[in-house]
Amino acid sequence: MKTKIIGLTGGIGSGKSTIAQFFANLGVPVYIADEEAKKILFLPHVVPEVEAAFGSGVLTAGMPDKAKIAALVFKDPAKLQTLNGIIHPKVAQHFKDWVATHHNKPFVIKETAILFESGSYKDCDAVIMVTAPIETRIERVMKRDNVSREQVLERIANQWDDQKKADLSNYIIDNYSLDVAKQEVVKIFNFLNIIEI
Ligand SMILES: CC(C)(COP(=O)(O)OP(=O)(O)OC[C@H]1O[C@@H](n2cnc3c(N)ncnc32)[C@H](O)[C@@H]1O)[C@@H](O)C(=O)NCCC(=O)NCCS
Ligand SMILES: Nc1ncnc2c1ncn2[C@@H]1O[C@H](COP(=O)(O)OP(=O)(O)OP(=O)(O)O)[C@@H](O)[C@H]1O
Repeated sequence: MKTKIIGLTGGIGSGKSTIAQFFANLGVPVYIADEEAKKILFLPHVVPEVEAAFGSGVLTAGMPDKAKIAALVFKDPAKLQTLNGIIHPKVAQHFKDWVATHHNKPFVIKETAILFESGSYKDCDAVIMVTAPIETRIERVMKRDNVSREQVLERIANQWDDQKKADLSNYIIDNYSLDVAKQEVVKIFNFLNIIEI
């Protein structure tokens, strides 16, 4: 049987990583695209591409500086598109190779905030979306990352709104109570193990 690819998405601070961890605890292989993207950003052959695109001002001690890059790209959609153009194809190839290493599993999860925005939802067999009220999301991220409201809003401005994502999703997890969300994860896990998509 083909390993199903299940996208797990939701706007910044919705709780995707928290929900992804619940699936991982059930033995599901989880690919965390944010983490892999950042590893790729630091690869020796990628650093010169980043410098050529944005200048040496985004480097600190010769290596990409995430805060400097974030300050530049989330204010400027053209620059974000340039960064996405450097990183996303490499993440896509890396993900493909990773899936091949899990061919014995009924399904794997790809966690990314920008599953729809990047178009990678088209390669998924089903999509789970995590939601939470926008104010809750802003407060969670401000607290988690010690950043300003404006910095969170800049990232939100570069993401689709929840309604647009919900319209294209197969399952929606309302992440307010962690206990309720965990129960939803178990239900979806059981379902994905038995259905043919
Ligand atoms: C700009 C970078 C260096 C900032 O790093 P930082 O550690 O501050 O943020 P991190 O990568 O952990 O992302 C945190 C959240 O920001 C938002 N975000 C990140 N990248 C993007 C993007 N390209 N478009 C919209 N939102 C984004 C997401 O909600 C994400 O979950 C980094 O986000 C990056 O390299 N982004 C481009 C690659 C990418 O798209 N990564 C996301 C999934 S592939
Ligand atoms: N139901 C919840 N109740 C309270 N806090 C929560 C809940 N879910 C997640 N959190 C907390 O909110 C913060 C954001 O959650 P998480 O990191 O899982 O979000 P995310 O969607 O992966 O964010 P990002 O898009 O930035 O990667 C974390 O500090 C997490 O511990």
